[in-house]
Amino acid sequence: SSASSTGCSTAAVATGTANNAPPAKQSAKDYIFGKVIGEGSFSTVYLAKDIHHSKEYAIKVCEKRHIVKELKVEYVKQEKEVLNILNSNQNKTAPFFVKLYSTFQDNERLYFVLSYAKNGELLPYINKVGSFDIQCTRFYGAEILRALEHLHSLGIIHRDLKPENILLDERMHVQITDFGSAKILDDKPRPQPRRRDGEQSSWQRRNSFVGTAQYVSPELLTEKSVSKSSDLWALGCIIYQMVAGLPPFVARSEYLIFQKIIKLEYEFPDGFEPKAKDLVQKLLVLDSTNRLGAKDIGNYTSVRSHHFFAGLDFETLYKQTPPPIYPYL
Ligand SMILES: C[C@@H](Nc1nc2c(c3cc(-c4cn[nH]c4)ccc13)C(=O)N=C/C2=C\CC1CC1)C(C)(C)C
Repeated sequence: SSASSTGCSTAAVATGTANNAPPAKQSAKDYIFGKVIGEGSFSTVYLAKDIHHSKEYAIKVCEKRHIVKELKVEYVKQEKEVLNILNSNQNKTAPFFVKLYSTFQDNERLYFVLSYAKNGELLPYINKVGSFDIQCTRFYGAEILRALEHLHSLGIIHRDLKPENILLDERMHVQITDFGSAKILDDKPRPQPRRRDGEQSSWQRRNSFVGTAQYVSPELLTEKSVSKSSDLWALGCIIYQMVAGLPPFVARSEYLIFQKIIKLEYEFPDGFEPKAKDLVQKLLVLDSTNRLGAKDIGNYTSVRSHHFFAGLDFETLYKQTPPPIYPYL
C-alpha cells in the first residue's frame, strides 16, 4: 500500500506500526512467564514479565477445554465483564481493584493480563502478627469499605469477599480480586446469553453458588438470596478477623460453620477493642436489611461515621501512607 496522507511509510503501515493502526494483538510470546502466584478453580495465575518494557503483570490462564467440560463458560465471561466494567469506571480516589490490561487466546487457553499485587494476600499479614493493631484495622477496614462503595455503585456484588481475595499492591494499598463469583445486578435488561446445552444458567448458578464457608452470609444459606448487604456481612467478618486473628465463625466442618452463622453463634475474645466490637456487632446482623449501611444510598455514610473510624479521611485513603503492620492483643 502507498504511503498514506499521514506521511507514514509503507513499511510502517505494512507492519501495523503506523500511528493510525491498532496495536498488534498480543500473544503469550510477548511475556516471560514466571512462578505460579495463585490457583483458581478454573485458572492459574502466573507472575509474568512483558518482554518489551520489562513490566511485571499477573497473567490468569484458563484452559478452554476444562472450562467447557466443567460448563463454566458463563463464569469466565462474567468475570471478564466485571473486570471491564471496573476498568471503564476506574475511580481515582478508590483504585482498590486489580486492573485488566489485555486479553488474548491461543488454541488451548485464554489469557487475562492483570495488575500484579506485589505484596500478595492480606491474610498472611494477619497470621504473621497474630492480629492487627487498631490503626491497621481502621485503615484496611476503610479501604475495603471504599472498594465496596465503588463496586456496589456499579451494581456489582462481590459475593466471595475474604482475606485471600484482598491483595496488597507495592505501596501496601488494597487490591480486591477474584470476581468469578461476582453478581452484576441486572438493572438493564440484556439479551440472555445463549447457553450450551447442559450449561447452568446464571439463575441456577446463582442458586448453586456458595462463597467460602467462614464469610458466607446467613441470607445466602437460608434464602439463597444475595444483596450488597452480603458483602457488608463479609466486611464484618474480616474486621473481626483483623482484630482477633481468626474469623468469627470457626468449626471443624463447613456444615457446623453454616449452623453457627445462621444462629449468629460467635463471641469476642477478651481484650477485643470495644469500638471495633461495636462495629462488628452492627455488621454481623442476621437480617440483611438491618446491617449498618444496608439502608444507605450511595456511599456507606453510616459505616464511615461509626466511631471506630473517627478521624479517618475516606476521600484521600489512596494518597495516605498505610500504617505499619504491628501485632496487637
Ligand atoms: C485470589 C486469587 N489470587 C491471586 N490473584 C491475583 C494476584 C495474586 C497475587 C498473589 C501474590 C503476589 N505476590 N505474592 C503473592 C497471590 C494471589 C493472587 C495478582 O497479583 N493479580 C491478579 C490476581 C487475580 C486476578 C483475577 C481477577 C482475575 C486466586 C487464588 C483466585 C488466583
